[in-house]
Amino acid sequence: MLKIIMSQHDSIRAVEWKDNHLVLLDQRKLPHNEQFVALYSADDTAEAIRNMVVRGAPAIGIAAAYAVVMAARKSYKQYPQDWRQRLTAEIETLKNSRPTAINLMWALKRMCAAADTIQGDPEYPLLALAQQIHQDDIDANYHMGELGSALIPPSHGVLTHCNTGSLATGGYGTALGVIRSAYSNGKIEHVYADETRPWWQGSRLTAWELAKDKIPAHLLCDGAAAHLMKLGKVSWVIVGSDRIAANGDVANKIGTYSLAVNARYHGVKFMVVAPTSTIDLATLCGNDIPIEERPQEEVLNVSNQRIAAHHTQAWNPAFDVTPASLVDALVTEKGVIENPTAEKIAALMAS
Ligand SMILES: CSC[C@H]1O[C@H](OP(=O)(O)O)[C@H](O)[C@@H]1O
Repeated sequence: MLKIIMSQHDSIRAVEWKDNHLVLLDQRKLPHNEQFVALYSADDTAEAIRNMVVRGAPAIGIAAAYAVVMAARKSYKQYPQDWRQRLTAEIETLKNSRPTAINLMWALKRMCAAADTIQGDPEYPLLALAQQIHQDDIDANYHMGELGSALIPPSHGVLTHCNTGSLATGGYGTALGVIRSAYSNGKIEHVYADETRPWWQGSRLTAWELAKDKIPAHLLCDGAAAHLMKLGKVSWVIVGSDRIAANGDVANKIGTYSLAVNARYHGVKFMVVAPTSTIDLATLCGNDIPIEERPQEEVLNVSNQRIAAHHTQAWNPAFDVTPASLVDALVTEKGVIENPTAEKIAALMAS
C-alpha cells in the first residue's frame, strides 16, 4: 500500500486515508479547534465537500477519489457482478457537491476510468490510484514551489488571497507552496494575506498555516490590498485557482479579479499557481466556468451571529474569473507559462 509521503516540515493533513476510511480535518473549526471527521461513504463525503469541511480545489479532488474507493467497496460487497454500474448515483452526488473546482471532476473521471477496467474486487486497485493522485499532488506542489520561487526577486513582500496551502491540497500547497519555498530560499521577507471574506480562508486558514511555519505575515482586510500595492509593499500577488480555461482565464476565490486589476494598475506582478489537474481544456474561456453561489448567510453572519441589518439580502458568488491577459505567470508542475495564451496552454498540456 502506497504510504503518502510529505516533507517532515508539513504536519498538516487536510485529507487522510486511515485504516479503511477517509479522515478530514474539519476546516470549519480552524484555527481554534483541530477536529477530525471520519467518513465511510461517498454521500457523506459529498456532504462534507458541500459544507466545506474540506475545501480547496486539489483537496476536494483527492477527498472525492477516496470516496470512490468507499463507494466501490460497498457496491462490490452488495453486487459483485454489476458493482460498477451501481456506482453512478454516488459519482453524480460527488460531482455535484461543488461546481467550480475542476479537480473534483478530473479526479472522478480518473477513478471511473480505472473502475471500468477492473475485474473482481475493486477496493485495492482503486485505493492505490487514489493514493497515487494524492501523492502526485504533493509532489507537484513541491516542484511548483521551486519553479515559482525562482520568479521572485530577493527580499520582497508578496500578497496572497484565500487559502492555497496544505489545507487546500494534498499537502504543502500551490500558491502557499511557492511562498513556503520562496521564504526558505530567502526570497521573501514578508507575506501579506487577505482575510478573504466571507468564509475567512485567509484569517482562519492561511494565517494559521503561516504561523505554524513561523513565516512572518500580516493579515489585511480584502479592501486594503490596493492601498498595500500603492505603497509598494509587494512585488507579486500569488494566488491559486479552481479552474483554468483553455484560453488561460482563471477562476479563483472571489476577490481575485480585483487583485489582478489592481496589480496591473500598480505594476505588481500576478502569479497563478496550479497543477495541470486544474486546467480544463474543455472549458474554452472564463465565461464558460460555472461560478458557485453560496448561502447568503455566509455574508449576513459572522460566526453564526448576524451582523447585517434585518431584511437584508446578500449576493454571495464564491469565485470570480481573471482574464488571462492580467496573468503574468502561470506556474504548473509541467512548467511556467509567462503571459498565458490558449496556444501556450495547449503546448504545455501536450508536453
Ligand atoms: C489550491 S486551490 C485552492 C482554491 O480553492 C479555494 O476555494 P474554496 O476555499 O472555496 O474551496 C480558493 O479559490 C483557492 O484559491
